[in-house]
Amino acid sequence: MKPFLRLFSSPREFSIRYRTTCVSKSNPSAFGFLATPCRQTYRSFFASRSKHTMAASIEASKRAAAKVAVQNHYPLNAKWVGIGSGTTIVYVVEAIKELGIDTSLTRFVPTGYQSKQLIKQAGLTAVEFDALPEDVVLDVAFDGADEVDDDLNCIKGGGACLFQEKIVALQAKEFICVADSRKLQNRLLTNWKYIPIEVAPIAANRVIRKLTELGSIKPAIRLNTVAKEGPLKTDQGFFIVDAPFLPLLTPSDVKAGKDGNGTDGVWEVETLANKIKAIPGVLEVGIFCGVTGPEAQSLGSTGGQKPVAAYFGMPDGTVTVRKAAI
Ligand SMILES: O=C(CO)[C@H](O)[C@H](O)COP(=O)(O)O
Repeated sequence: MKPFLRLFSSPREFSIRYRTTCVSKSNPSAFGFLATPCRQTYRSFFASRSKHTMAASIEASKRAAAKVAVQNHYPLNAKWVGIGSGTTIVYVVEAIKELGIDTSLTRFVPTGYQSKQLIKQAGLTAVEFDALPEDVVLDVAFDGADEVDDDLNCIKGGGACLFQEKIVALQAKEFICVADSRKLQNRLLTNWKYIPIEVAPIAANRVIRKLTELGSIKPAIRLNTVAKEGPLKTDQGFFIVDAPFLPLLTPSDVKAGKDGNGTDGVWEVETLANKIKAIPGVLEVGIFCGVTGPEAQSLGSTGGQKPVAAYFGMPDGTVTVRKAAI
C-alpha cells in the first residue's frame, strides 16, 4: 500500500488506482474493489491520512507560535540567547534565522545535546552553560512546554532535558514559552498526565516511594524507546521518574479558599514542586513555577522559572498569547 499513498494525493485518485490494482492482482472479479480487504485498506488509508493532516496542522501551529514569539521577544542586539529542547524549539531557531539579522556576535546557550546540535546546524554559535562568564545574564531564553496553566506555571521535561532548561531559564532576563494548543490548559496535569523528575539512579526507588506517599499514582522510571535498553539517561546521566498526580491547583485557587496541601492527593503547583525538590536524590523537578524573570530582578535575583509570556499556535492558524500579570 505505501507506494500508492505516496503517489496519489487526493482520495479520488487513490480510489481509481486502487480499484484497478484490486481487480488485476488480488481479486480478478470485475467487482473486486468491493471486497472486504479492499474496503478495510481504503478505510485505514483515510485514517492514516487524517492522522497525517492533524500532525501537519500541529506542526504548522508550532511554527506560527514560534514566529510571533520571536518577533515579539528577540532583542535585535541580543548577546546571549537561551535555546530550549524539543520539537517546537526547532521553529524558534528557524524564526530567528528568518529575522535575517546579523547573529555573528550572538551566543546561543543550549539546554542539552539536541539543542546544541540544533544551534550548530543553523550556523549559530553555541556556548555551553558552564562556559558562560560568571556575570552573564541571558537577554532571553526560549523553550517549549508540555503544559501551561492559567498562571503560566509549566510542566517541562517530556524530552528529558528539564534540569538544563531550568538553569538556563533562571539565568535569563525573560523566559518565553512556545507551544501548540494542546498545551494550553487552566490547570497543570489536565491533558499532560505526569510530572517528569530528574533523579540520581542510586536513589530512584526511594524517590518513587516518597512520591507515592505524596499521592502520586504509580510513578515510574522512564525507559528508553527500546525498552530492553533499560532506563533512559539524561544529559547528566540521571534517570527520569514520571510521576502522575491529580490536576494541580493554581495559587489563585488557593487564594480563593481551596486547600492545595495534598489533602485527598490534591496539591497546589508550588507546594508540590517544593515537596518533590526536597526529596533526597532529586536533582530537579519538571514544574516551572514561582516568579518570572522581571519579578526575580525586582527582588534582587537574576531570573525566574516562570515565563513572562507563553505563545500557543491554535488549530485555526491563529496564535494565542498568555502573559504574566505585571
Ligand atoms: O521540556 C521539554 C524537553 O524536556 C520540552 O520543552 C517539552 O517536552 C516540549 O516539547 P515539544 O516542543 O516537543 O512539545
